Formats: sequence, structure tokens, C-alpha cells
Amino acid sequence: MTALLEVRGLRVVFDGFAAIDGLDFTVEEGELRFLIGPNGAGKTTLIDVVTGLTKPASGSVRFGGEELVGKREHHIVRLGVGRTFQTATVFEDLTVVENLDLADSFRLPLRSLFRRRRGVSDAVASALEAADLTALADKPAGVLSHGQRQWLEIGMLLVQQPKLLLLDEPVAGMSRSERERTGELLHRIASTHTVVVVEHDMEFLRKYARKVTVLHQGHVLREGSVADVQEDPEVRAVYLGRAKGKAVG
Ligand SMILES: Nc1ncnc2c1ncn2[C@@H]1O[C@H](COP(=O)(O)OP(=O)(O)OP(=O)(O)O)[C@@H](O)[C@H]1O
Repeated sequence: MTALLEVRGLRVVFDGFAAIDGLDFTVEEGELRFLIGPNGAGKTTLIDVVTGLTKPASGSVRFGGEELVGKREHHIVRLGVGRTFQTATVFEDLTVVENLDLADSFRLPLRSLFRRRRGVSDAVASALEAADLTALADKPAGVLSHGQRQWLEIGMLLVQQPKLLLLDEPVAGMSRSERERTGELLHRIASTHTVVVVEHDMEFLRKYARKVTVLHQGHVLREGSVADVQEDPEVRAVYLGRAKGKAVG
């Protein structure tokens, strides 16, 4: 397998505090990787660095061999890195399909926007299907449930045809049935994309994760299967000691 994302010796400092401290992290092409860790472990900061939102003090982030550190956010998006945020950002007055169409228009060259387009593009049609939104296509995004909004945000990423998707806590606040549908959605998109999911929900992890990376105090504490990390005494101590209610096992 080929490494798609290679983070080496990463250090991120906020006001003298090292939120990421000597982090090495590799994701192979085609992987579905879960990233877990107690509050403040540095998970979101890592995603922020990969997507160009936060500048590291030192270290390197290579994507398909290309250095991302120093590149602007929109350049990183164009290289094929897409992310979601903990709160979905969709245009409430537009329908689901119009939201997807808008996301599609960011991908297309300007001249094609002046051409009158009929129906939906292939990218929009396949995102509607992959994100399980076909039945909601003509509903305004404003009436969607919390879960449906998250799927729409994922759909808007898919339309832009990223090579790597970084999803920050996609099932937070979802009902049990929405979590299950999201798990299926993740497996569906992971069959054609490389996906990194930040997630706290252990039940969800047990059901849908393959390989898991545990972050703690800005570096990798453990990496392995769900069973491996769940049984690890250090991982248990970090979770049991620092994140009661989010315990492993
Ligand atoms: N912009 C910032 N300025 C100052 N400190 C920050 C900033 N962003 C993050 N931090 C700090 O860096 C550390 C890592 O935060 P981060 O949000 O990456 O953790 P996390 O693992 O995503 O946690 P959570 O599970 O709570 O979302 C925390 O101590 C946080 O307070």
C-alpha cells in the first residue's frame, strides 16, 4: 500500500503550550482510520494543520508526496483534501440538491458556470446516492434533522471529489438509527476514498472501525485494531483517568 498522508515530527504551539508534540502519523491510500483520544489530545488541531487552518511550529505533512505545510487552505482543498466540522454548515434556504450543486460549482472551471446546465451532474447524482440523500433531494436544508445535515455536509464534500476525507465527530448528537446509517455511509464512501474519522463514541467505534490511532497529549499513544487499543492498559488509564463516561470497553 502507498502512504497518502504522512505527518512527521509535527509540533504545534499555542501561547507556549504544545498541543501537538512530536507527532508521526501515516494513513495509507484506501484506509478508513479512526482517530480517538481524550479531550484536548490534539485531534482537531491535527486536522486543522492538515487542512492549512493552523500553522505548525515545525514538522512536515505530506499528501501524495506533496508538502502541505505553508500552503493555503483553498490550495489544499484543490489537491484533494476535504473536511467536515463538528457543526455542519449548509445553506438552509437551498434544497439538498441545490446545496450539492453549489458545492459542485466550486469544483468546476468558471467557464462551465456560464453554460446552462440541465439536470444534475454525475458528481451530484453520485453524492446524493452515497450520502443516502436521494429521497430528500428537493427538501430545503433548513428542515433537515441534525443527522441529515451531517450527511448533506459529507455529500457536499463528496461532490468535490476529494482523495482524503477528514470527518470531525460525524455522529456527535445523532440518534441511534442515525448513527447506524452514518456507519454504513462511512463504509460506503471508504470503499472509494481514504477516510479519517475523529470519534469519541466507543460503541460506534467497536461497530465500524478497523484501524484506530489513539492520540494523547499531542502524540500517538497506540495504533492498532479496536480490540488492541481497547485492551491496552495505557489507553484504558488515559480514558478512565481523564474522560469519565467515555471509557474504553
Ligand atoms: N486556537 C487555539 N488557541 C489556544 N489553544 C488551543 C487552540 N486550539 C486548541 N488549543 C488547545 O490545544 C489542545 C488540543 O486541542 P484539540 O481541540 O486539538 O483537542 P481534541 O483532541 O480535538 O479535543 P476534543 O475531543 O475536546 O475536541 C487543547 O489543550 C486546546 O485547549
